[in-house]
Amino acid sequence: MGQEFTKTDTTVLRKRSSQSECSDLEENRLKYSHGILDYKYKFSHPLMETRSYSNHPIPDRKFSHPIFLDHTHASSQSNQSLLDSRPSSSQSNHGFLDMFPSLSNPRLRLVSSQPDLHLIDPPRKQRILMLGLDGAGKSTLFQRIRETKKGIHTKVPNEPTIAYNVTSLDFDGRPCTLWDVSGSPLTRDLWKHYLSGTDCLVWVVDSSRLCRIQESRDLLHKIVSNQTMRSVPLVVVANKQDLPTARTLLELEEMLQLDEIREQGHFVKVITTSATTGKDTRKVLKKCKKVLSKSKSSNFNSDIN
Ligand SMILES: Nc1nc2c(ncn2[C@@H]2O[C@H](COP(=O)(O)OP(=O)(O)OP(=O)(O)O)[C@@H](O)[C@H]2O)c(=O)[nH]1
Ligand SMILES: [Mg+2]
Repeated sequence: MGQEFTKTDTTVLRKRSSQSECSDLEENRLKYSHGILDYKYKFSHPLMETRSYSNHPIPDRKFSHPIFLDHTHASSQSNQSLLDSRPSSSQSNHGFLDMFPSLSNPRLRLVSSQPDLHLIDPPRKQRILMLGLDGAGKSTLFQRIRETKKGIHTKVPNEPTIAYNVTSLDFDGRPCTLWDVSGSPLTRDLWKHYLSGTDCLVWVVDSSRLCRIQESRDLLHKIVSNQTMRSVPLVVVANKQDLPTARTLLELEEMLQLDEIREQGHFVKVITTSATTGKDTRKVLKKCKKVLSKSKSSNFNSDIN
């Protein structure tokens, strides 16, 4: 017998969500029929989200981040506790099941623990992930790429990204998603959730701020040595070249120790840009295409795990 979740379920969830400062919880529609789960949850998980998301003005400027759900973890805790306390597998759905008692149905749980990620993010879509320190110019670059590819002219937001922006692009006839993720120290622990299924990493660096290069280098090395990112090609964008203190491409190559990354089996390209003036921003996707074609082991067809 089919069963819809009641309004109360949703209300409780919304209430709990707001209590735990998790923002932008959308429609939660869970239903099952004939004993087979047919459910959609539109939490803002990086593998599930398809819309541009960030830079909504948040009145009190408090950090806020969407709930992350995966097949082992469903909870309405605040994002910090999500990071700190992954529940054991026996307790993994505890909070979630409290909110949705109907999910105690064992058949439902069996299916819900194995969501078919291919339905959510089809594997044939290429995925370009843009990361880097806060203020490096990722969102400015993201907007530039977006307006070039889609002809959308929007004002580039001058404020830090709260969570992420994502857009779908036609990448040489192939569908592609471009992700721009907040580089704030508050959200970097969440980067790991965006890595899976990445075909190309774009690392944006503020070339003008020598004092932050080391921090950028350490994080870049940490990301590329993550098992999920094995052999994923890398495009380093040396941004803010319009500023007088900007370092040259060669200097940055050395400072970021890119040779070490190449030795680990990553195909690496570096490009200088100025996202505010738009200089050479068109070349970023071209570089991505180049590294993807040269990289032997692109994740393009690999499963998301
Ligand atoms: N001069 C100059 N300023 C830039 C350039 N690119 C970005 N900026 C400025 O740098 C600031 C930060 O840019 P964002 O694009 O928001 O940086 P971000 O990397 O997205 O930062 P987070 O969202 O916090 O991770 C903004 O004031 C931009 O206008 C550039 O090429 N040259
Ligand atoms: Mg940003």
